[in-house]
Amino acid sequence: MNYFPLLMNIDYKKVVVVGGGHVARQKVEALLTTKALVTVISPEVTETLQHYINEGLVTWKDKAFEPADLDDAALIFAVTNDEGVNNAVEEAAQHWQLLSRADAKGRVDFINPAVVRRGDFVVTVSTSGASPGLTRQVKIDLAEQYGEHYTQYVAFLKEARQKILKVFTGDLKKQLLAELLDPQILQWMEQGEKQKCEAWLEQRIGEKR
Ligand SMILES: C[C@@]1(CC(=O)O)C2=NC(=C\c3[nH]c(c(CCC(=O)O)c3CC(=O)O)Cc3[nH]c(c(CC(=O)O)c3CCC(=O)O)/C=C3\N/C(=C\2)[C@@H](CCC(=O)O)[C@]3(C)CC(=O)O)/[C@H]1CCC(=O)O
Ligand SMILES: NC(=O)c1ccc[n+]([C@@H]2O[C@H](COP(=O)([O-])OP(=O)(O)OC[C@H]3O[C@@H](n4cnc5c(N)ncnc54)[C@H](O)[C@@H]3O)[C@@H](O)[C@H]2O)c1
Repeated sequence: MNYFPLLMNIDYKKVVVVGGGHVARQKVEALLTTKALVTVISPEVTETLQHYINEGLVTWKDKAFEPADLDDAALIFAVTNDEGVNNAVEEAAQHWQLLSRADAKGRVDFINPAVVRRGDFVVTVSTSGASPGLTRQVKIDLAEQYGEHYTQYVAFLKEARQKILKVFTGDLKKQLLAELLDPQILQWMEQGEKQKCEAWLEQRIGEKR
């Protein structure tokens, strides 16, 4: 299957997770990085999910699944350990609601990639469902390759790019945007020398103005 990769804005959209086990926890944790309105439907939940519920981060309906639980949901995760229940969720999902099944059976509107998140910098990995284990392995490699300093690095690139776009046009703009990706800047960021990056930018902007 050739899935279409995209990054979705799901802030303030209703998301329903049917099931309260370990896979539900994984999906909920991914959702908690957004402002989606998440409801978990399950007669029992893991300790970690209970903690998110207590914190008010997630709504819990302490019950077995019923079709009305899907009302107004934009995204649906069928992640119970019971194929019959996952089938019932699929049956109840309207065609406009996007459905993901953790058992990878039946209707699959989307699957979940592994994610390495460093602020605005996001790397996603998938094997299109072929080998979730390999997906996880590659994610671990990428997390090492793109360390925590990428959060600051990409924040700096964003700010610098905005400054450049305000002041320059045409070839000068192109040239400065390309220079911004000089490996020296990444290295300074990795060494915690943010001031050097900022000084470099001010100097380059001053020279070209
Ligand atoms: C990426 C990640 C994100 C997430 O879960 O949100 C994710 N699986 C992760 C890990 C993982 N999952 C499994 C193992 C054990 C090793 C193994 O079985 O190989 C490990 C590894 C581990 O945990 O170490 C078991 C498993 N997974 C699926 C089935 C059903 C089946 O294939 O039949 C079974 C068998 C269940 C059983 O035995 O009954 C199905 C799916 N899992 C997907 C995503 C989608 C395709 C991803 C892709 O394109 O590769 C898809 C199709 C649907 C979906 O869930 O969206 C997350 C990364 C964790 C991380 O980030 O560290
Ligand atoms: N996609 C993945 O990454 C991945 C990984 C491992 C397993 N799986 C699949 O996901 C399934 C769930 O795995 P798990 O480890 O979370 O299982 P689990 O046993 O920890 O949790 C299952 C949950 O389903 C809930 N449930 C059962 N019947 C229900 C109903 N009628 N209504 C609402 N909730 C109900 C239970 O209360 C429980 O919270 C597995 O059976 C397997 O098919 C997927």
